[in-house]
Amino acid sequence: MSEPLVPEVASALYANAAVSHCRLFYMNEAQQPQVERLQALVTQHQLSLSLVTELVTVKLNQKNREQLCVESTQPILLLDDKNKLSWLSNGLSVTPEWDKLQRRVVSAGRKTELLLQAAKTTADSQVIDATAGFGHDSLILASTGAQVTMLEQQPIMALLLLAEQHRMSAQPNWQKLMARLQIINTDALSYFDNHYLADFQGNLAMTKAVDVVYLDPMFPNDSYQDSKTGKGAKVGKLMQALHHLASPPTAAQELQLLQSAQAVVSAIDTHKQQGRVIVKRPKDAPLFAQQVPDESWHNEAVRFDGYFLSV
Ligand SMILES: C[S@@+](CC[C@H](N)C(=O)[O-])C[C@H]1O[C@@H](n2cnc3c(N)ncnc32)[C@H](O)[C@@H]1O
Repeated sequence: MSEPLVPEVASALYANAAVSHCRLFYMNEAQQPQVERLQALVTQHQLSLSLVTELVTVKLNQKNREQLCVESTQPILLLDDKNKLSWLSNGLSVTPEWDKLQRRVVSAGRKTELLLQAAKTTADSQVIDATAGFGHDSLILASTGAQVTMLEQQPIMALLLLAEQHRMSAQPNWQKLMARLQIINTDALSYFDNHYLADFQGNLAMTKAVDVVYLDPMFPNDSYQDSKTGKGAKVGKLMQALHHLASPPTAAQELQLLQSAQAVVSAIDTHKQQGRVIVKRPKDAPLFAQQVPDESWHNEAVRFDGYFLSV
């Protein structure tokens, strides 16, 4: 692209070599407070990102966006004129867009949401969504009144989630739901180890009981297809983008994830029902970690496999 962008501030300098530089484009000077707010989220949540902010002086049409992605060696984030943060992946801008889920969240119940049939969350439930992604399933889980801890390993995704939570918290009808979500940028296995499994040997009293661990790991694109017909649901734009950031777990990682999740829900006496681990799969995908679930629920596209732990 010729000269549409004016590099402005390079900020949030980190000595840590693991920090990724990420370009943050914004549209006008009046957005400085929002840009600063994003920088503050990065610092507050110790995201391993360094945001290099740039004021965009031209309209970013689709062609420009594609070209930018081809030319840039660093990931690009866009703060649009409505202060919605998105990530530019291969020219596509992807963002959690929780407001688009409003109708679904309001009417969510066990009749309408297969996930809720499987997870059986109530207003008292403590849930860990160990693979938060764009947070859509977390919102459905939290719609029941449950507290949801959202774990996301990719710092860019975590920033998108945190920015979306901040943006949506400004809307009065979303505030209660937003307050039930806790977003943490971490690998789920390390989180389980540090907060549950390590404590299991020492200090159980410090650890919060968990009723449900939810896993929706990445799976290969072709797992969406019927193994016999080769037909199946198309991978959506959001998942396509995620495939550039995250990979499906190996067989060994699948087993580790499932076993750790099961250990977390059984680590402490849950007060009400059985603890359960729910795993989302494409409808015809092989079993996660080759483990047979206690119960499954499916529709034409997806399957939820439930692994129950009696207390
Ligand atoms: C298929 S997406 C989840 C989509 C999500 N259920 C939603 O509703 O948007 C999987 C996400 O889990 C994250 N992830 C995969 N393995 C993880 C792990 N071990 N710990 C934390 N996050 C993980 C990936 O980075 C990706 O964002």
